[in-house]
Amino acid sequence: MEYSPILHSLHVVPSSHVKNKLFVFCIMLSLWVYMIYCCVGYCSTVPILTYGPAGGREGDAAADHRETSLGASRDLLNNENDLDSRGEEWDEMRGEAKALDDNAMSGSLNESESKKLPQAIIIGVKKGGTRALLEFLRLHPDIRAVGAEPHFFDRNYDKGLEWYRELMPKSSEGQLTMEKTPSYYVTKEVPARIYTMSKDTKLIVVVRDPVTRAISDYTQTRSKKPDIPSFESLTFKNMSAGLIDTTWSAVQIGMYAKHLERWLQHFPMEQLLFVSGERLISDPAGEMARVQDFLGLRRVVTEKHFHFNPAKGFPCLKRPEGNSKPHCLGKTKGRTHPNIDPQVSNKVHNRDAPVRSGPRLTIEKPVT
Ligand SMILES: Nc1ncnc2c1ncn2[C@@H]1O[C@H](COP(=O)(O)OS(=O)(=O)O)[C@@H](OP(=O)(O)O)[C@H]1O
Repeated sequence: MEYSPILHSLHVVPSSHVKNKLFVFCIMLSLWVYMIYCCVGYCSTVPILTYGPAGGREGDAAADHRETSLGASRDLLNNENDLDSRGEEWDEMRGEAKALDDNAMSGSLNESESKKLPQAIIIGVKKGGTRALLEFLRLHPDIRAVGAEPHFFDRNYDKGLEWYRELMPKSSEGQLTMEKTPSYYVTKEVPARIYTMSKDTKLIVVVRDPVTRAISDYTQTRSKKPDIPSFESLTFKNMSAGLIDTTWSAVQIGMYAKHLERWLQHFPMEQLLFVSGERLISDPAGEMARVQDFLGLRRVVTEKHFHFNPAKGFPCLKRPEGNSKPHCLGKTKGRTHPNIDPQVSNKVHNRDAPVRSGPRLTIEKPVT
């Protein structure tokens, strides 16, 4: 038994019981004090935005606008390097992170901005150079693009247009909203669905030599599953007869003209722009001039924004002003391809009738 001054006039109780009660009492008291403290607004962890006339909000928006998306792109490219090591899902994850950035940023920006459905979409093709093109376009102040691949028109269509719109970054009146999902170009249902959203949607396709594209696709798969069969054995049903397995997706995707037929059932050719994946590497500024013209934008992204990195073998992005280090796409872009017997490549290049019978798609050779 112990003496308790508080309970002196009442009882004499076992000390452990008193201690327990005191402990509970103290906790409740602390909680009450904390709640009162919160009620008067001192415990908020969220910064409170200043909306006053001299406050930073409009200023911040203007600053963001001046910065255009270069700053965001720089971060994005850094993220890309970080996330690269996580494998090919990287693209979407990095994009999602960026999308969140965009949304979060725009949430604290100009209230005249709103989320809009894209007016232009990079619809393909996988491994064509779609990420590079999107990142190049994001340098343009009149473009707001979602970094993630939304896969709305192929995988998420049942979620509805409002879901899709929500994914987009906020944009102001003069800005174009864009996204890229390379699988759209080869997915049967997509042309009609995009047409239903807006028949005026501008469509961009980055194409690349179909055999190199197939090898790139194969290289990506092999990076995740090193035990897959050789490129040659996947390509041919019967190698000596030169019979190609056109059901293999790596081959299928490269049958550009066949897929184009479906798009032309809904859109006029003028609404599609074919960008050369090769020229995007050898002459990014020239190819970007074509893209900006097609989108009806000022030619803001020019040679000043590119720096060819000989070690990487690709153009990287740089700020025209200042001496900051150029930012390159991550390791999953520009992988080393396996050596493929030139005879095999030739056989695939000269492949079968279905491609030949479709509309011809001529991609000019890069000017050297
Ligand atoms: N500037 C720059 N930096 C790095 N890589 C570049 C660049 N421009 C085009 N490319 C080529 O882009 C190829 C990847 O294409 P995608 O971005 O369309 O791939 S994906 O479908 O999104 O996975 C990628 O293919 P691989 O070389 O086979 O990795 C690159 O050749």
